[in-house]
Parts: sequence; C-alpha cells; structure tokens
Amino acid sequence: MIEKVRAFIDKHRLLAEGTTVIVGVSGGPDSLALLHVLLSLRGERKLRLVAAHVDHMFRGRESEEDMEFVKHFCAQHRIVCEAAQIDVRAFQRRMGMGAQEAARRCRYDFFAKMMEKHRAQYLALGHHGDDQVETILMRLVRGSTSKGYAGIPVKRPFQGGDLIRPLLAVSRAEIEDYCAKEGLAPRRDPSNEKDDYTRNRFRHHIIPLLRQENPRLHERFQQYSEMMAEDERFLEELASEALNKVMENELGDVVLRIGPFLALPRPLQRRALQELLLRLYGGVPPALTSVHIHHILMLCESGQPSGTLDLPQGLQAVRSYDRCLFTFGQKPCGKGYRFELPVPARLPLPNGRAIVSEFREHYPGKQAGKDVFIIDPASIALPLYVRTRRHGDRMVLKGTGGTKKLKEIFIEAKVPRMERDCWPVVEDADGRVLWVPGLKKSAFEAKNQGKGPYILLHYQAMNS
Ligand SMILES: Nc1ncnc2c1ncn2[C@@H]1O[C@H](COP(=O)(O)OP(=O)(O)OP(=O)(O)O)[C@@H](O)[C@H]1O
Repeated sequence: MIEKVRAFIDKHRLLAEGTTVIVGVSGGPDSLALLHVLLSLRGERKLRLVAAHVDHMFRGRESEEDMEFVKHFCAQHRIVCEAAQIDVRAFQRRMGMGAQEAARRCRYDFFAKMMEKHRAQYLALGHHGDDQVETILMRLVRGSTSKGYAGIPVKRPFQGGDLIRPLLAVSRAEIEDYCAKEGLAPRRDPSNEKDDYTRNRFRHHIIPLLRQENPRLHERFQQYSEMMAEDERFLEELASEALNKVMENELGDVVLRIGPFLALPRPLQRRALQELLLRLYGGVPPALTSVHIHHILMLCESGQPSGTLDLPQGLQAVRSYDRCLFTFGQKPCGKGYRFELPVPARLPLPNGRAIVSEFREHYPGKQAGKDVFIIDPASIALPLYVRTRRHGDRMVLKGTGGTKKLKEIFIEAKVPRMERDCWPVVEDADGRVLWVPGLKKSAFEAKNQGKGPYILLHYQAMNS
C-alpha cells in the first residue's frame, strides 16, 4: 500500500520536501494508517508531522479514550500531538445546526488554527478510494453541480496551504489489510455505522455489486474524478474569459449582453452564469441552486423581450430586449426589506453595501469601530435579520442602558431621508434591535467572556 500512496503523492505533487504537515487523526483505521504511512516517508521527505485530534465529546468516556489512544500512539512514535476537547453539542444547540455539520465546523476550525500555529503547508486527511466512489455515486443519484460530480478533490487550498488526501489512491480493504500487517489496532466508532444512512446503503448494497464487475473500482472512480476535475478547471477558465467579453459593469450593477451570451456554447453559458453570480454575491449563497441558473437561461432565451426574475438575497435579473441587468438595487427601498442573515455569510444589501457574518471561537479583540459588531450567540435569539427601519423603532443603548429612537439616531448622524429608508438595521429573532451598521451599537454587543463562539459582523462596501 505504501508504494501506491507514494506514487500517488508524487503524481499529484502532494508533499514538498522539508515541509510541515498537520495530519487529522481520529484514531480510526483510515487516519491511523495515513499517519503511519506519512511516518515512514518522514525521513526521506524531511517532513515535520503534527497529529491533530478533536474529541467532539459525543460519546463521553469512549471518545475521551480515542483521544488518549491518539496521544499515546503519537508519544510512542515521537510525533507532536495537538488534541482538543470541544463541546460540539453545546455549539450545535447555540447555532441550531445538525450534529455532523457542527462537528465538521469545529474540526476544521481547529485544523485551521493548527495550520497557523505550526506554520504548516499541508493538512492531510484520511479520505480513501471507497469514500470517493460513495461520494460520486451519491451525488449522481441526488443531483449536484459539475464540480460536485467530480467528487472529493485530491488537493484544494486550505488556510494558506493545501488540504491533501493521499489515501484516495487505495481502498478501504487495503487500509484494513495494512493496519493488520503493521500491527496497528485502530479505534472503532460504533456510531459511524448509523451516522449516515444513505452512505451506508451505498456502502453495503451498491458498492459490493459494482466491485463484482471490477475489483479495482476505486481506481476507476479516482481516474474519473481527476479527469472531471481537470475538465472542470479548464471549462471554468474558458467561461470566466468568455464572461468578461459578454458583460459590462454599470454603476455597480452587471449587464449581460444577451446576443453574444447566447452565442457561447451551452457548457460555457452555464458556467459563465455561475461565475457571474459568484462575483455578484462574493461567494455562493446557500439558497442558490442549479434551478436558478436554469431560470436565468430561460429568461435570456425567452421570445418575450422583457421579464424579471427574483434570485436569493434580493438580487434581480431584469431582461429588456438584448440586455439582462443583474441588480440588488432595483427594488424600491421605500417598501423596505427583511432578510435572514445566516452565519457565516456575505449578504449584499439593496443600498449597495454588504454585511459579512462569521463565527469566531475567541473574542475578536482588535475589532473596533461602528462597522463591526460582536455577538454572543447565547445572549440573543438566532437567526439574525437585516431589515429596513420601522416606525417607532428603538434601541437599548450601550453604556447608559437607556433606549433611543432610531429616528433620532439617523437625525443626529445627519443621514439623508432617502438613505434612511434603505439603511440596514440588524435585529435578532425576538425583534430586538442589535445594531445600526455604521451608525450605532446597542447594549447587546458582547464583552469578552473568554471562550466563544462569538459572531462577528462587518459592514462593508459591496466590492471590498
Ligand atoms: N475527530 C477527529 N479528529 C481528527 N481528525 C479527524 C476526526 N474525524 C475525522 N478526521 C479526519 O477527517 C477524515 C475524514 O473523516 P470522516 O470521513 O469522518 O469525515 P467526513 O465528515 O466524511 O468528511 P469531512 O472531513 O469532509 O468532514 C479522517 O480520515 C481524518 O483524517
């Protein structure tokens, strides 16, 4: 197995000599084998290895024993070990998200911190060939984007370095054999089996059938994944160049010239629209799906010379003859708006600015000014909303504890009346006004109480 992994690492140039690698080690067979393989490459590649383990505290004593196991293994093999116990359940309750999603968020946060702390170039994870087969098949069945159909990438940028997956070259069975031969006695997580029912159905019922057709199934899928990823990179580049030729910027809005756009080949049309939305939103909003791309295409192809399409977060596509305008500003602010503000997210606003929300595990100390706001999620009600002002709006002021009318705040800050109707107001789910971005903070801004998580909000110009 080592030879296969070594060849895969060389083929994809996964590890430069003399670098530091953070290895995510759960203690299970995959990541333990990964650590062991990298250990045998440590000398010849002059690598510095740091094992990183997260105890999600899901299984009490048992998961604590996993952590002890990883620490002990590392001590035996003289590997630096970074382990953390994170109360994922508490985090999950505060954030109102699923257990697996919360665990992943905490884990990747910890990996990112370790990358910084050790100035590491790589984060290595133990996803293997069978994970690849399962992921691609599941996405094909459920539906995804062309990028999604390419499966798990061998390498992708992460925290100023690269996230790499050297074990994609080998199957689960090869890893189990390796563990047995090397006398590794990995930990087994019984909850793994029931965590993901869909994946388990593919694993137990579908993959064995396919493997009967080709015992080296995982190599086939890996090859397919790499080819798809290569094609995708190439097409994305072409689409981005093509987009520049068929769009124009107009006062912060984007105009698509329909004639030249429809003259592009279909695969470039779809990707050019994806790229256009990515640029407008500054990231992919969770609510955006391939259905939206399909609807924009229909709007452009329609025999009707005019039409309007509502897209997530207040973006509108407005067709008029040979032009399609994409704008956040079309809706009259006089009617007002109210958007949910997810975390993390970048929410473009009708006034041409945006609010960026993110989690921070520690108090974001050096953030000052009226364009940032820090929230302790435990002391308010999620989700957050961004809306326009309402008659009689009041805010509990920082310092005095007294309340003040928003109207007075706008008047004191000399905000023109027109702009007041568009100005964002951030409130929590109970309707408490937390912050008027750029103008005034309420008493709900969090103080430093040690460990987070905290939510950090930034009020930014649209293109910053
Ligand atoms: N508790 C943990 N501590 C450290 N590393 C972990 C932990 N859990 C998982 N990993 C790392 O992540 C790899 C993939 O694990 P797993 O398949 O459970 O994650 P996933 O949820 O399917 O994928 P993703 O890593 O994309 O979230 C493991 O092989 C290991 O390298």
